[in-house]
Amino acid sequence: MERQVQRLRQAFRSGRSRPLSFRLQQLEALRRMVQECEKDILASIAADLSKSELNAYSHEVITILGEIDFMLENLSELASAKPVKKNLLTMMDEAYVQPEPLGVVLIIGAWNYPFVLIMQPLVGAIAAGNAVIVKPSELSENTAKILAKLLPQYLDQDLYAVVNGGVTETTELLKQRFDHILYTGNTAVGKIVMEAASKHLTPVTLELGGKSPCYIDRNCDLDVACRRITWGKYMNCGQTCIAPDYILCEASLQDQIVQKIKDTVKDFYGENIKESPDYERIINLRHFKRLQSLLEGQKIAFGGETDEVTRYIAPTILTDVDPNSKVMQEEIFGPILPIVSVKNVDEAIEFINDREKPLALYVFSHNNKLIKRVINETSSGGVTGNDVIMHFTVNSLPFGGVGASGMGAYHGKYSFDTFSHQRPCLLKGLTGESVNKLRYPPNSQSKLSWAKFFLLKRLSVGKLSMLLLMALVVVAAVTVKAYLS
Ligand SMILES: NC(=O)c1ccc[n+]([C@@H]2O[C@H](COP(=O)([O-])OP(=O)(O)OC[C@H]3O[C@@H](n4cnc5c(N)ncnc54)[C@H](O)[C@@H]3O)[C@@H](O)[C@H]2O)c1
Ligand SMILES: CCCCCCCCCCCCCCCCCC=O
Repeated sequence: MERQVQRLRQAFRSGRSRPLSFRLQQLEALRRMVQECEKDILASIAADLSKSELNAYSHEVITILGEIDFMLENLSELASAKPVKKNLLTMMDEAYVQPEPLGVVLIIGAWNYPFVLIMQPLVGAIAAGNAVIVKPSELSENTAKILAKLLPQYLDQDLYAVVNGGVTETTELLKQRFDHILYTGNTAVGKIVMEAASKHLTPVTLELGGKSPCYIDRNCDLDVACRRITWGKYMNCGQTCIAPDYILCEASLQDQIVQKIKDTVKDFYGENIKESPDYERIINLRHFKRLQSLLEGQKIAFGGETDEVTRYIAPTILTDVDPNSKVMQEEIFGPILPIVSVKNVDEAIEFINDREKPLALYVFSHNNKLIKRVINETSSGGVTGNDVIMHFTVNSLPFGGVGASGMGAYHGKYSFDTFSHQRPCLLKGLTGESVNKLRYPPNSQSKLSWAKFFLLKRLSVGKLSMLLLMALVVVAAVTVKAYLS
């Protein structure tokens, strides 16, 4: 492991990853990989998550092609030096922020969107000019294998590497010194990653999870709300970090919501859900059993059927759920949707604020003011109003958590920034010593007054022009006076 990281570091130090032409070429190679090997990639994702290839394409491949195109179109602007405002003392100098690559970065992915969660940060890290090691999840082993096979065929092998394996390999990897780590996965491992990173003072981006609430207001089109919630909750069999975890609503809405979600499930997946190509399975037996245990003692208003052999769990709704029950204590990450009654929006806000900050928050209402109020009075990684999941698809929005749901963000420009250092640069000439004398010892009261004038005076362009005009008038007056005398 140590040698592998050293090899990448050496390649990074050679400077090869820095020129924009090289980064663009690597991103184009990545796009070619996705296009030329589409069949193998889709088959791997499909095998890992019992997913149709059509869904594998729309859940994962579209996002990556979009992200690569974004970077190809915007890289030269993102990587360019950005001039900044100057003060009176540096008026004649050049001041700018120059994004620079961080060095060797580590990307650790999770199994639930095994292609996106490795590839999307990888696009950002390459665009920013880094060397990269990716560590796909061992639980999505087919996608892990295809990434290890394909990435070295298309990318520079000295700068980009894939390490596969489980806890042992990741633990070994985390002993090495990296310049940034982006980890996606559960909070407990997030803490392990952060602790390991702290030994080298390595900055981290932690893309974690949590329970994302979904408040449905009485003043709402329930048909539309329930259709959108059904889509986002049962997609990938509920194994989506930003799936609506539970519904908060007034007790009087509960039965209508159950009926409408039931009807939508039938529309989406047909009478026999097990036969639907659009309904996935639980990743492994451990998660299957965990989810089964969340059903114990609950009022199942819909669904609840399970089949251990195929790890099938039906789309399920739980009603009158006690906030203290087990299903409300941990992220569900499966197709179980609890409904918790609240008296009104005030109680919903209090309920959300009493818990850890979620990764996503959803509010459904015709009343835009109510949606804005919920946003203003709570905190979460991201928000979608009147829909679910969709903020993930807008790559001009940063994607990430806050508090227990994570730190840092990526996607589009934010990926580029995450994997870059914003380097402040000030370039001065070697003239101007008469002004510089003001800061050289010995100090004096009058030097201090001048320093205050140069550094603290807030001069707008208008005021500055006026000052220059006045100076010109004084110079002109002195010149005329000298000429006349
Ligand atoms: N914020 C996001 O973008 C996002 C996306 C997907 C999943 N998630 C969250 O991830 C969680 C599900 O993922 P998971 O954690 O089950 O995925 P996982 O089991 O695939 O683990 C994630 C990564 O951590 C590594 N890992 C596991 N144990 C480790 C250890 N002891 N030391 C070092 N590395 C270790 C794994 O090898 C894997 O690469 C959910 O909470 C979900 O909400 C978040
Ligand atoms: C008009 C047809 C448009 C079809 C677009 C389909 C959009 C599908 C969006 C799927 C998004 C997947 C979310 C992935 C989240 C991954 C992170 C958390 O686990």
